[in-house]
Amino acid sequence: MTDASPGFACAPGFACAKVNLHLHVTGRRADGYHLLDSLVVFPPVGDTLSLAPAAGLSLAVDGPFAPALSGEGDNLVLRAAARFAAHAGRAPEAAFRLVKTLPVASGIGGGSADAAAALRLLAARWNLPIPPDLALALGADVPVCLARRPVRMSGIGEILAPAPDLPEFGLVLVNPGVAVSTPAIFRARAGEFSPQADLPPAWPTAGRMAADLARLGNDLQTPAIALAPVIADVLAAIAAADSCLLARMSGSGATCFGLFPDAEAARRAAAGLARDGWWCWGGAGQMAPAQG
Ligand SMILES: C[C@@](CO)(OP(=O)(O)O)[C@H](O)COP(=O)(O)OP(=O)(O)OC[C@H]1O[C@@H](n2ccc(N)nc2=O)[C@H](O)[C@@H]1O
Ligand SMILES: Nc1ncnc2c1ncn2[C@@H]1O[C@H](COP(=O)(O)OP(=O)(O)O)[C@@H](O)[C@H]1O
Repeated sequence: MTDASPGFACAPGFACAKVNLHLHVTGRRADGYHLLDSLVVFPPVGDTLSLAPAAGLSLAVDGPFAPALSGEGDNLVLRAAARFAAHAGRAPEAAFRLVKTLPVASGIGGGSADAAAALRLLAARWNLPIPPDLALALGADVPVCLARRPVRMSGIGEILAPAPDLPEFGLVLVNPGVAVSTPAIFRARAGEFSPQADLPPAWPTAGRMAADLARLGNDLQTPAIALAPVIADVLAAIAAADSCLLARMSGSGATCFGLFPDAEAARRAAAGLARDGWWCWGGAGQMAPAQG
């Protein structure tokens, strides 16, 4: 699988993967939602959403993970479009086409990224701002997926602060083909809450970044392994890859990531990790900045 080109990666319909480099559960609200602290990055791999004028609202899905969404009557793209149209007082007239490249229910925010892409496409067409509350109501990960740049995320996902300046680094993503339910993983989490992480303003190298991140964790990883033990195999395989600096699960799983010194090392590692039923990708840790 190839990286999205820099120009394409900045297109409003590009719904790139979200990776939680650390994920601390710091508390729980009265409504059951959890307070989080996470450093989130967006590598150049993702779904692509496009939009054509139409009389009604529709969605056609293709791509390698389209079958996983075939029974999905309430796709997040349609939900996002319907809610934005209602908010804007417009008819939801749009024929969406989604190329589903990211595994579904996998801890890298594919559905949230698709919803964010739908909002961006409609905002551009209608020349309207996207209301932050509308984004959050679609899912706790939708605000960060709208941002699509490295950020420090807190609250339940709605508070976005600048990330440390990041060095060049590579990422490998591996999903073992097991869908994991986010609410089930939060319910299975046990133990104390974690503190907010202490992060420096910048990391000079991928090695220093990995060393600091290694002192943090993903509080959902242990409950996810209990529900899907294959995640431990994925983590061991990534950690054993040549020049891997850190292996950890993203979000509520089951996708795990490896941190590498650069994109080339990550690509090599991803090629070596391929197994039947495993989705593997390797490349740059973050998208190239917008050009021009
Ligand atoms: C865990 C994270 C970390 O980035 O990633 P994913 O595993 O989804 O990729 C996100 O917070 C997931 O965001 P998202 O998947 O949009 O969550 P939502 O649809 O809003 O919520 C699904 C369910 O997850 C739980 N939930 C979600 C977010 C949060 N801060 N606290 C929670 O307790 C709640 O049980 C909620 O009913
Ligand atoms: N466009 C979409 N892509 C992925 N999942 C979707 C989509 N629309 C609705 N969903 C639902 O959202 C759930 C969460 O999917 P996803 O965002 O891929 O995972 P995660 O929240 O673990 O990162 C899925 O179980 C699926 O039922």
